[in-house]
Amino acid sequence: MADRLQTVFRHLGSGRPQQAISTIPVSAAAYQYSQPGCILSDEQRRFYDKNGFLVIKNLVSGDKIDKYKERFQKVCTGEVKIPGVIIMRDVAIAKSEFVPGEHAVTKIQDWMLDPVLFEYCCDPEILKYVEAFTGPDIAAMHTMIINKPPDPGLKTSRHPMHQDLHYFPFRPADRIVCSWTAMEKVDRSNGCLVVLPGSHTGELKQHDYPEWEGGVNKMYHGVRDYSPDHPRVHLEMEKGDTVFFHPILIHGSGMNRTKGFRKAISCHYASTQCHYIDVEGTTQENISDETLEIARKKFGGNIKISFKDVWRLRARLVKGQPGEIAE
Ligand SMILES: CCCCCCCCCCCCCCCCCCCC(=O)SCCNC(=O)CCNC(=O)[C@H](O)C(C)(C)COP(=O)(O)OP(=O)(O)OC[C@H]1O[C@@H](n2cnc3c(N)ncnc32)[C@H](O)[C@@H]1OP(=O)(O)O
Ligand SMILES: Nc1ncnc2c1ncn2[C@@H]1O[C@H](COP(=O)(O)OP(=O)(O)OP(=O)(O)O)[C@@H](O)[C@H]1O
Ligand SMILES: O=C(O)CCC(=O)C(=O)O
Ligand SMILES: [Fe+2]
Ligand SMILES: [Mg+2]
Repeated sequence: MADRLQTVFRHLGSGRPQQAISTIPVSAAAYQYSQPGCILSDEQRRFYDKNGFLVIKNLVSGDKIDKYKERFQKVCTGEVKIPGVIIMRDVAIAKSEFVPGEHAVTKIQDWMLDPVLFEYCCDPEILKYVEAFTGPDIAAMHTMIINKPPDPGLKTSRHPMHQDLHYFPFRPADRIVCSWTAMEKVDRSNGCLVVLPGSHTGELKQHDYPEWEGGVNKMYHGVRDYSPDHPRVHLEMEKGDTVFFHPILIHGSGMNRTKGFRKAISCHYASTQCHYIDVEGTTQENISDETLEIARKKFGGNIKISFKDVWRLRARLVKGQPGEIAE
């Protein structure tokens, strides 16, 4: 459809589709991946449709980020305790000596019950962009602060190329989006995000642990086959810059060659009108099994819980009406 319209515009001799769109009543289906009437300009909608991501510069203020950073440090030292939070250490650090505070921590997840950090997920500046992808009824599904450590020399600080949808038992994919905000300058030296533009138009692929000699962090599955010739874009970002990306976009991050801990805060959102799916017999069965194993370790072997339940329990409504995936 989009291609056909582009052809029409070329015939009209405009050469600038956004002008043509404002003067001709083009159907809303011109863009597949964002909502009609949303905050995005035509140029931004076209960019996201084509590439599967969109960077908004300076979206989150330095003050807010400093507040989240301070809170993160208190969670790492144990001064602040959040019910249900997962504090994860880098596999290489976890298997070596004891390291105190945030220097041992590679990420904290599931902090939706912390009022300070959860302000990030409810930030209206972020939600107005999220709504462009999910529509008006929005649930926060997954929360993370990633504290990529200086690489201990084993390349374990890398995050293999993956599609976030691999972890999600809900659909449709086009109504899910990740918001990822740099908490400081991120570039190639400290392991910025790397994306394969346009890969969001493909299928969800088989994921497994990569065969990395130095070890791989728990649940860091990677796409088994992606074309090494596909163009890569390194997303170098300043503090407060935020990237929104599609859950089928193939992305990862390189190793951190600096002495600092590279920090980012993120939330995955979905429309509450999404529905849960059964992943049995699909490529997602491996991550479902692994997740349930962790849940049983946490809550005891006898707990009867499904992959959907794990997600349903963590989902939080942030705007609009509740629905099947978040009440
Ligand atoms: C309401 C129900 C909640 C139920 C819990 C369900 C949680 C899982 C949901 C996950 C969903 C993920 C969704 C992601 C969506 C977006 C896409 C994101 C892509 C990713 O980020 S994938 C990575 C996500 N990773 C995780 O979620 C891992 C979660 N981490 C943990 O569960 C624990 O931190 C871990 C790794 C099990 C360690 O447990 P912990 O108790 O903290 O550590 P111990 O010191 O006791 O060590 C135990 C054992 O584990 C080894 N270990 C430690 N750290 C790591 C590591 N980073 N990687 C690998 N192995 C690790 C440690 O050495 C010990 O091993 P032994 O052999 O010595 O026993
Ligand atoms: N040999 C590899 N096998 C699988 N994935 C890799 C490999 N090397 C890098 N990656 C993944 O590709 C992504 C980006 O890699 P990239 O090459 O940008 O990072 P890097 O090798 O750490 O640093 P550099 O920017 O210097 O190349 C990361 O997700 C990383 O985990
Ligand atoms: O911040 C990073 O290194 C990437 C994190 C990521 O892609 C994820 O956790 O899904
Ligand atoms: Fe990811
Ligand atoms: Mg490289």
